[in-house]
Amino acid sequence: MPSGGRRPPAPPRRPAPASAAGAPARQAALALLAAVLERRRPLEEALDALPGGLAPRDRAAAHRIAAAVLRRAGSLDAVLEPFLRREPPPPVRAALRAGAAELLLLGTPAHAAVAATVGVVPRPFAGLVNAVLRKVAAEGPAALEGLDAERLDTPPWLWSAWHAAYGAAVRAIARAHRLPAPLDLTLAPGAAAPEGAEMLPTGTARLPAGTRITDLPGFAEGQFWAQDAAAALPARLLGARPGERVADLCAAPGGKTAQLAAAGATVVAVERDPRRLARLGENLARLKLSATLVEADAGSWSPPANEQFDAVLLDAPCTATGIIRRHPDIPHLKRAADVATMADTQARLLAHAAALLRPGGRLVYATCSLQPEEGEAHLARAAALGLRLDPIRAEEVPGLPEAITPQGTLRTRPDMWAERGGIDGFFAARFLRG
Ligand SMILES: C[S@@+](CC[C@H](N)C(=O)[O-])C[C@H]1O[C@@H](n2cnc3c(N)ncnc32)[C@H](O)[C@@H]1O
Repeated sequence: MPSGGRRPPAPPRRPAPASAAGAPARQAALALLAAVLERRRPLEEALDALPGGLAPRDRAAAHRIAAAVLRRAGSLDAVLEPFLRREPPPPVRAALRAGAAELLLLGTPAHAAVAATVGVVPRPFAGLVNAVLRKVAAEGPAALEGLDAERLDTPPWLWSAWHAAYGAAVRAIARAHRLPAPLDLTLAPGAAAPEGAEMLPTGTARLPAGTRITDLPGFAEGQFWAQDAAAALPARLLGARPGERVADLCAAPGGKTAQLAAAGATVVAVERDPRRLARLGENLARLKLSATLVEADAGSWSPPANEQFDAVLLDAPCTATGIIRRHPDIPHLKRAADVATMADTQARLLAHAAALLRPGGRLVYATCSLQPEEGEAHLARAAALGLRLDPIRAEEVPGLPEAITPQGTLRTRPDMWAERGGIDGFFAARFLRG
């Protein structure tokens, strides 16, 4: 299909409304919120920890409710504020937020949202929750309209940092975080896009948010893998060629490993976390691609015989503030101090990655963070390591000239491609070893 073309739209796959789910879904939503907000556990980990017997429909509804609360917690609290005389205990606050999210954001009919939420709070609070949510149902929509939602739903430290880095675009970035992201797919070589997909100019196939990848024909056969359009760019920019030896550092769950292997390179994928490495192996098996998998710290790993590579991809661990659309728990889990900690780790990994390259070899450094400390700030360190910036040209990233910086690095933001459904925030820079 020509780049930028569109297939006839398939009937939209709409998730069942939360109102169709029962008490187990609401209880599970509160368990997810407690895990993220009280114990600071990642939402995905909390989802994995839900009871195995929970019906898929209830699990999906719980996820939807929890995600809506996490995206809009500041706005929901502002709507609830006038109706609360004192701070309720955390589980009751969570239930009020979840009920308000159902009423104001998820379209659950008022009687169902109120009754279901009252049913999952401790009995002494049933009256309070009933009264407050009835008021939210009546007055909440107008109250929500009048709020400065972008600011309320963004932690102040992130707002200040993005304002310093991107100026007025901070508001559009915050707005992009309000909605779930589409499902983006990288296609295996020669594979056709699933029906209804929009082909983006960079080659990614895009389907509506809420589409379940495992439901798509071709999934089991390894025709594609999930990868945001921005996440697909760093491996393309590395330009791995058949037969080249490529090290993929910090590799799991393996979206970029798959791209490099599909390009015909001989790939060594290095990942520290054994469970994530196992997932990478499963993903490659489904895609019928192969790579050498190594469980190691990429900051100290030495390849056999101290081999040097034609190309290295370092997709470094980061604060992940560029992927809040897909992971709305991130603003609740990260703190300002994490940025410097991650930047130190990235500097250590970058120094080691540079040493793995043969003279003249290529290195792409990438992070899914919007914080300049985890992106642009590494350019000076790379120069000190003997890495020469190899500027990225606009034609390498079709349809996204605004993502190429004057220095020739890539900086995508979630407010870019707004009319197409947005794009994750990534930084990437390409270097040559002198
Ligand atoms: C941004 S994710 C990588 C995503 C992956 N490149 C992809 O495209 O699917 C970062 C990964 O780095 C791993 N990691 C973090 N620190 C590491 C280290 N020192 N050595 C190796 N892997 C590390 C994490 O476990 C995580 O899987």
